Amino acid sequence: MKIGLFFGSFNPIHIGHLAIANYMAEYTDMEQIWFVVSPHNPFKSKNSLLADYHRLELVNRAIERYPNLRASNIEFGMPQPSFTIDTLTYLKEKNPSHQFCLIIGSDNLKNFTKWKNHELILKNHDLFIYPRPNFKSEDVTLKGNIHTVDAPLIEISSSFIRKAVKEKKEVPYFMPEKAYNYMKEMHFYEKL
Ligand SMILES: Nc1ncnc2c1ncn2[C@@H]1O[C@H](COP(=O)(O)OP(=O)(O)OP(=O)(O)O)[C@@H](O)[C@H]1O
Ligand SMILES: O=C(O)c1ccc[n+]([C@@H]2O[C@H](COP(=O)([O-])O)[C@@H](O)[C@H]2O)c1
Repeated sequence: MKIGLFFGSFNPIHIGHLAIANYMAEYTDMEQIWFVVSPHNPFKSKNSLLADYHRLELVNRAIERYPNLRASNIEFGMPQPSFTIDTLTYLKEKNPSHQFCLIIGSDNLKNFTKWKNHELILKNHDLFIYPRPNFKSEDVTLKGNIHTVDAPLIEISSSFIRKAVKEKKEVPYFMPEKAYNYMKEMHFYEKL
């Protein structure tokens, strides 16, 4: 089976993430999209990062309605920070019959050549890039099977949601309803 791996901090998951996964599932030949919740992006500080299992729970609640979307906690038991090549190698070992592609937003392109063993990632996996406002894909020249999708831009980020919550704003339409309700119920991000 062809599976799109959507790695991320998901701190918290927002409707932009869902729209990207939805687009990839409908407009490419990926049969499933797996949200891989990363305990710790090597390039980000852990400040304001909610516990792994809370972020995973938010993802699980967000994708409940969609059968071709899955959440993965595979990186929880792996060394941190979370290097994508190590997870890809492990996933391939565990699922030899699946073909794994990588999905990223175009903001991640800028530093992609600094990712651990990025050439190996590109040698073994197709890379699908979802455009993000203010992050052009054209300037980057990577070698491999790179697919820049021509999809609607979405100007939403997890930082926006964290900031809104801290400022006591109500932003229910920026997250899937069940994930938003859980975030509010648990008082996530109010003091982070
Ligand atoms: N609005 C968006 N458009 C395109 N790609 C996005 C968008 N939001 C997130 N992504 C992509 O989704 C993946 C996971 O992103 P992440 O969980 O860090 O969300 P974020 O909104 O970028 O978070 P933060 O604001 O905390 O940096 C990354 O590959 C990122 O590039
Ligand atoms: O492997 C690397 O060197 C590497 C460097 C930077 C980011 N990543 C991964 O990229 C994913 C996207 O991160 P984020 O925080 O933008 O959601 C997340 O799974 C990180 O672990 C991976």
